[in-house]
Amino acid sequence: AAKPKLWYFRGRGRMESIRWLLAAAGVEFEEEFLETREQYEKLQKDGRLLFGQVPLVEIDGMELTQTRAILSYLATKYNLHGKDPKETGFSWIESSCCFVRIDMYAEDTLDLMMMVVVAAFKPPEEKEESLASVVKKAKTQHFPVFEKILKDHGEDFLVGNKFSWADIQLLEAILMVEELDASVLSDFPLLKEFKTRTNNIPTIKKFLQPGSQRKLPPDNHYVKVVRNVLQF
Ligand SMILES: CCCCC[C@H]1O[C@@H](O)C[C@@H]1SC[C@H](NC(=O)CC[C@H](N)C(=O)O)C(=O)NCC(=O)O
Repeated sequence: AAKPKLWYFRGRGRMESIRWLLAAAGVEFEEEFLETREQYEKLQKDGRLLFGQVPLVEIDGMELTQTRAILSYLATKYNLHGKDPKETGFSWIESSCCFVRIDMYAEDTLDLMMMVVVAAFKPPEEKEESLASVVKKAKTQHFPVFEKILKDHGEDFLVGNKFSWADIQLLEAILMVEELDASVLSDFPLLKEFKTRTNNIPTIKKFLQPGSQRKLPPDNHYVKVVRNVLQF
């Protein structure tokens, strides 16, 4: 089958969590980078952006947009969306306890990361304030919940003791916030252990090596290109 093809800017933005999920699943993917307004207008003219927006992912003969929908499709396709009812013999509703929790946790880490994505486009002083607020929210609102989840069930992974989309995205969010404040996990021993464990999963370890398709934090060039392409 053809490799999935990702259409986005050469930066993290909303596409980075999709790159993480594919990489963690060991799935090779291609990328088309939007550098000019013409590229974006051609995608629109060719009717490939349902709502006029990217991320766009070409996969299984479909042209998918909407980040969360894409992530959910990929998580299911690559068996990262909880225990398969066929595996467990549970009914759909019994196993829904798992994948809806995966969705909840993934939604939360995506909200946290989107604050960082949007901050890149703010003027310097506002940006600093926003990023400080991200660290504070991570420490007081988001990470304490995940620490408690790990504490309460004492398992290696967030849901059903099976590696899932939620684990991948929690690691991505931890690393992203650590880029802002390296001591952010100092009060979260279980998250520290979780980070070490998941960092060492072979496919993730490979994605964290230099030369992988993981993107760098947003810089002025990235912001300039996005503003130019989207004309905002
Ligand atoms: C102030 C924040 C600006 C962020 C702008 C973009 O840069 C990225 O880092 C984040 C976004 S991504 C680009 C943006 N896409 C979205 O907003 C997608 C939202 C959608 N719900 C999704 O989840 O995929 C875009 O195509 N806009 C064109 C336009 O709506 O007409």
